[in-house]
Amino acid sequence: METAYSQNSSIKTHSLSNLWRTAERGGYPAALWRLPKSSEKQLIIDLSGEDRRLRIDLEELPAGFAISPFLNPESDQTRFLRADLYFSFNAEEQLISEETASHADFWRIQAFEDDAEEDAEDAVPYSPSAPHHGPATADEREKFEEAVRHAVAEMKMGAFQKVVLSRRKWVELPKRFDHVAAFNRLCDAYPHAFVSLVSLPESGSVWLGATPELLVSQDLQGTFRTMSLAATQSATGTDGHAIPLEEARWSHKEIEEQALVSRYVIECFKKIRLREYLESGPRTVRAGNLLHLRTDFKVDTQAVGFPQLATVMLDLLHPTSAVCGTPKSSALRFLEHYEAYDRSYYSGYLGPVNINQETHLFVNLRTMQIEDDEATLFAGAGITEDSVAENEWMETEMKCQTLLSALSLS
Ligand SMILES: C=C(O[C@@H]1C=C(C(=O)O)C=C[C@H]1O)C(=O)O
Repeated sequence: METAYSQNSSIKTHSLSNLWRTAERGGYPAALWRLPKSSEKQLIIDLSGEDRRLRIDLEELPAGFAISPFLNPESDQTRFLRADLYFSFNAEEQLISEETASHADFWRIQAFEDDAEEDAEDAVPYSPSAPHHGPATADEREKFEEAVRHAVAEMKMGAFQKVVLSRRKWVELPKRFDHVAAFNRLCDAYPHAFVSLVSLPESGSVWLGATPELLVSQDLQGTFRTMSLAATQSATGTDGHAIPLEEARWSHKEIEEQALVSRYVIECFKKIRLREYLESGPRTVRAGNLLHLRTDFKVDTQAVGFPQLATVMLDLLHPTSAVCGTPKSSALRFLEHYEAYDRSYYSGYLGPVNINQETHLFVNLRTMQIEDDEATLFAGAGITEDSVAENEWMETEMKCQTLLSALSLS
């Protein structure tokens, strides 16, 4: 479904930071994002006051932004932010376009405008004092490595083939950490990532991330895309120089780990008897301080007469073998027992839905949850029977560095 918009000139004068601050202070859910290889920054604000959890049906939903938790077994727990207000900015943060959904409540728009007016006069400068973060305790590291060893032992007995184990890392943020400034720094540091900032007042948290992994997208031409992304190594060699992509070498374990994800994607296509997909890769790609192996999949949904493909594939794909494991049910059981914490939105998916008639949903990786002055970072590593526990821990440390170094928090 398309959302009807009308122009509204009175909100125009506010800056991106001002709009964001008004949304956060006023408790309006909001999402700000920048698509890979684009310079456009897009912002939506939900004025409805409703905490919508639903199943994504791209044919039905109005324009908005979706964020799904990792655990979403019936696919009906996806948090949906409606785009009552939509703003788009260029790289210099000049407003390119600004729209108000026709269903948005007039009085709520007025109230938001009044708040924005007040906030503009009350801007608080960013104070970049040093952050604190303790090193991970030996206990956390031991617990993670122990879980890896259990996984390896179970896989050697044939219980499953792959499981993605994750952990958290806590960082104290500088006082008055400026969320939009941090978002902008991630945009500059990672031009190929999907960078996003999502404010969820109902949980008192803000999610900030720069993910390299697309889950599903459907563009204006009807092209559906997904990818299999797995296997990780540092993008810099021991001499400190960037490794040229064509010189990256991958072990048998890493090639197999990524192949499992590709097979999983192909199995999903098989379930719906779709053979007309184009597959390219695997190839080495850079994601900030890391290299991964990636295979791209593409379908012309118009040519195959399957306009609802993205909706169907979203249900089938999530959670993929890149964030959960193979087979899915055994991996989930293992995670429940050995990971034993709530991943919340980490390794779920997020992105714009039906914005300018396009949908781009990404896997929520290289991400942190901000609550007041504390950030929780999340990182996982794909474990196969050839995994070495210490190396997997180091991999999660490197994944945390993607955000920490770009935000000068390490
Ligand atoms: C699970 C994460 O990343 C995923 C796991 C990877 C791996 O196991 O090598 C690589 C890329 C992602 O698909 C993460 O970043 O937290």
